[in-house]
Amino acid sequence: MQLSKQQQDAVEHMGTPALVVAGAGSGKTRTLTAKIDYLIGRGYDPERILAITFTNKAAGEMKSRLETLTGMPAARFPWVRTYHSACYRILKKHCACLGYTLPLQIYAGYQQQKMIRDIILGMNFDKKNVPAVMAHISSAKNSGNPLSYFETKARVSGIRLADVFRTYERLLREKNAVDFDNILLKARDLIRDHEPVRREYHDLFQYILVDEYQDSNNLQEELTRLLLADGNLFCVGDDWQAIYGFRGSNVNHFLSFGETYRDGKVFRLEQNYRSADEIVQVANDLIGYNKQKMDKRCFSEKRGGLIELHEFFDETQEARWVCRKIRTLRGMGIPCGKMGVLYRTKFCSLSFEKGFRAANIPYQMMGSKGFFERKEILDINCYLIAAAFPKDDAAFERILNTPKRGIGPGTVKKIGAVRTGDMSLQDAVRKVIRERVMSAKIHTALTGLIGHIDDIREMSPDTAIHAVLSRFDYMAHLRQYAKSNEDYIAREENIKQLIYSAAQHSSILDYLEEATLVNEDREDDDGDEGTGVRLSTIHASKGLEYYVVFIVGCEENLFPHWKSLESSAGLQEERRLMYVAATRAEKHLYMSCAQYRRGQSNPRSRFWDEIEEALDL
Ligand SMILES: Nc1ncnc2c1ncn2[C@@H]1O[C@H](COP(=O)(O)OP(=O)(O)OP(=O)(O)O)[C@@H](O)[C@H]1O
Repeated sequence: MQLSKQQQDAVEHMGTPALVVAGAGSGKTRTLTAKIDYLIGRGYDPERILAITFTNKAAGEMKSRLETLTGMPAARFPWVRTYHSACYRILKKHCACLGYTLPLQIYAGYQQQKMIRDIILGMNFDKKNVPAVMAHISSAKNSGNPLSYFETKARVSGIRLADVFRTYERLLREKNAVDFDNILLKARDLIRDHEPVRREYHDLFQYILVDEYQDSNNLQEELTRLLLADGNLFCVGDDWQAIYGFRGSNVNHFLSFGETYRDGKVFRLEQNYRSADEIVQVANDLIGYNKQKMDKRCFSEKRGGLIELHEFFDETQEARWVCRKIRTLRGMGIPCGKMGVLYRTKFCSLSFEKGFRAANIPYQMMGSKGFFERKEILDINCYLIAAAFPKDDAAFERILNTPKRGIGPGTVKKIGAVRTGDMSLQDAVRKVIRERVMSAKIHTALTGLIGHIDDIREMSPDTAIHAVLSRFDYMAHLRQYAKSNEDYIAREENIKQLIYSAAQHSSILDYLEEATLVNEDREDDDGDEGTGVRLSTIHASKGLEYYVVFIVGCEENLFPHWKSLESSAGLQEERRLMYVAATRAEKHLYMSCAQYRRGQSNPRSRFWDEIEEALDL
């Protein structure tokens, strides 16, 4: 496939920073990989090119495209990574500068949540505040300056955020651990405050490329600038598709690229290779209602797009109609896997799941619980974490009585009581074993557990997992836990997959590092090989395409979401979300709304009216 003239111009531009303002379906990933190939052709070293992707999955896909394009193995592109993965690599190498030692542990959501919960309970507040406090601490870190963030947002339900933050940071430090946000924050401190480190990366990176640039947050933008030694910067993105403002992304970096990089050049990719022009024009008109945006005139040479709007009494009728339409489309030879049902919030999926089951339509849910957050995977990984990181209390507490070995909350409390200073729970268990202060039954259970943990420490990760399964009779525990035989089989499949991916690593530390970083791909799907209709939130559908798209639940308060109605920025982000949804469609776009959903009545979405206007209905 030839690059278009616009793509080629962007690829061949050298000497100053470049921003590629790319419309939906305009081939931005293609352009980015072509740029790397072009650089290599001009003598740049692939091992010295930093290419930032938005997810780990996207990094993997980019590497395999590069393999095809350049004929070089993926291992020659060690710096095609997410910000988190690149920064963790830098942080590990220089962790002594910040007072950390190796191995430096990453605390994922599970451990973080447990720590914050304990802190909040310790301050005598309700644990229902944990999610809100966690979200604020995360936003504070991603702003680049947590303390000034807490000056504007000081409390949640009476809890002083700065107090939780300080205790949490102290505990992380004691555990020699960082959470996801700290990976960026500490890497920023390191590169900003340690001149020799900064120089090392200025010398190393010959070129920096950033994909999905519209979704960078302040900290990521600062990191890019700190790592950049000269004008060799190539950013690609679409401000019309910026949909992560709610978690700290700041589209203004994209919009003010020309001011930040005075000698920067902006390229536009306006041809959409995915959707029919009828859909592209409607989407253009819709985004025209947003004030804050770069100008683009997107178009397509494909014709024959179909756009329809349908209103129903309630969500059941809406789902029935979608089922009937899907049947008709299947009858026309369009496979289910090429159809997507997209919605603003997760709860909307329920009526469709029910409808699809009743109508025998195969479907797949996307953006469901991440692989590494599933019970069986977390259980097994916590054994490996306990072996590799004895200070991790959250992981150790989880496995103390999973599978059940008679160690209830009372015993855990007793064990906790022998702790002194910053002694970990695992060390406390070792202490009670040495001092023989527990009943014979518990003493034996604890001795067995610690013995096995010590054994697996030096094993390869897949051997360690096999050991956990057999020594603790884990599958019997899982059989009891599973809700049905199908549920058990699905979990068993997950464990097989886990063993397979663990076998790709030689040490438990390497394996855990990848598992934790991959866990970051929160919105990612895990079913793109299947054949069913995709049921997905719009966020999780980003970057994907379907021949037929149904955007359901187009009602005020739901889409745009009521939480976003307070500010113009929030509303504009909702409109961009509608733009993302519409531009997933190649040929058919159906929008629907229900007068009553969950028994509540809401008027039609304002986006509906805007699209109706564009269609001149
Ligand atoms: N020069 C080209 N000629 C023909 N087809 C192209 C060209 N460039 C890209 N395409 C095709 O256009 C489609 C969209 O490309 P891609 O997925 O890279 O777009 P994108 O810009 O990342 O889209 P979005 O942002 O909407 O997710 C792909 O099927 C790709 O193969």
